[in-house]
Amino acid sequence: MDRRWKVMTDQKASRELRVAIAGLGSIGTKIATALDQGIEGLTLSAVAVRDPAKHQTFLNDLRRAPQVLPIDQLGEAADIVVECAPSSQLRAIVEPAVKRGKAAVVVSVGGLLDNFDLVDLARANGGRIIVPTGALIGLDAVNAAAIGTIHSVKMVTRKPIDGLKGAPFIVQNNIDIDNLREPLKLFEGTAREAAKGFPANLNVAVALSLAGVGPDRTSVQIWADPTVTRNVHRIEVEADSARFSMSIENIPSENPKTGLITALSVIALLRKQRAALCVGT
Ligand SMILES: NC(=O)C1=CN([C@@H]2O[C@H](COP(=O)(O)OP(=O)(O)OC[C@H]3O[C@@H](n4cnc5c(N)ncnc54)[C@H](O)[C@@H]3O)[C@@H](O)[C@H]2O)C=CC1
Ligand SMILES: O=C([O-])CC(=O)C(=O)O
Repeated sequence: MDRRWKVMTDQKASRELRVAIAGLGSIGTKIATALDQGIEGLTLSAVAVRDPAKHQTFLNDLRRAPQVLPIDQLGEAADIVVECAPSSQLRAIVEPAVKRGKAAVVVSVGGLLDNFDLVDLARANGGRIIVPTGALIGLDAVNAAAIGTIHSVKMVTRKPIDGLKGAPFIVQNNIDIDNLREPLKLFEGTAREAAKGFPANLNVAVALSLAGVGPDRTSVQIWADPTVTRNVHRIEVEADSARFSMSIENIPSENPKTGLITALSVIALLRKQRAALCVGT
C-alpha cells in the first residue's frame, strides 16, 4: 500500500469512535445496522449477545463484522457502549465502561435509579452516562426549563394491552387486562414507583424525570387502553420560563413494549457525536 495513503487511513481510523452494542434485540439490531451502513466518524467495533447462534445470520450479513464479546468486556473494545439489553444487565454493561472513562448510552433508563452510584463512578473516572430521548419527546425543552424552576411535570401514558402484559405491577396486583373493553387506569404515582412496577414499559417516565425534577417529583399515570394501537405519552410541564404540553404516539416495534422511534433516537444521538452540524440540545 502507498505509504501516504496508509498514513491517511490510519489517521482516519484513529479519529473514528468505536461503538459497541450490548443486546441485539429490537433496538440493538437497528443501531448495529445503521452503524454498519455508515455513521460519520463512528465504527461498530463489538457486540454482546446472549445467544450467539441466534444472531449469526444477522452478523454475517453486516459489511464489517464486529467482535462478539461478553457484555462486561465491551468497554475495552469501544469508546461508546450502547446498552440495549434488559435492565437487569445494566450494571454489568455500564460499570466496566465508565470505570475505563468511556461513554455509556443507556436505554434501560429505569434501571439507572437503583444503580445511581454509576453516575458517581463515571464522574470519578472521566466516563459519561448518556440517556437518549428514546421513545419520548422534548427532553431538550425539559432540560432547558430545569435550568430555571420547574413547578410540575405530569405524564399520562396509554398503551395497548400487549405493551403492558407481564409488568410486575399488573402481576402482583392480579389485574386482568386481557379482557378489557375500555381504558383502565392501572397506576398513579411517581416516576420512581412507575419504574419499579413497569420496568420494561416506562423507561420514558424515568428519562423525563432525570431531565426535569427527578423521579420523586414527576407524576405518572398509566392506562391500559384496548382502544389504542400505539404507545401514547402525553406530558404537561409548568415552569417559570414556559408552560408546554407534548405528546407522542409511538408505533410499537416487533417488541410491543418498545416504540420504533427508540432506536432512531439513539441513532440520531450517535450521528451527533462527530457531525459538523448538530441541531437540538
Ligand atoms: N429509553 C426508552 O425510551 C426505551 C427503553 N427501552 C428499553 O430498552 C431495552 C431494550 O429494549 P428492546 O431492544 O426492545 O428489548 P429486546 O427484548 O428486543 O432486546 C433485548 C436483547 O438483549 C439480549 N440480552 C439479554 N441478556 C443479555 C446478555 N446477558 N448479554 C447480551 N444480550 C442480552 C436479548 O437476547 C435481546 O436480544 C429494554 O430494557 C427496554 O425496556 C425500550 C423502549 C424505550
Ligand atoms: O418507555 C418505554 O420503555 C417504552 C415506551 O413507553 C415506548 O416505547 O413508547
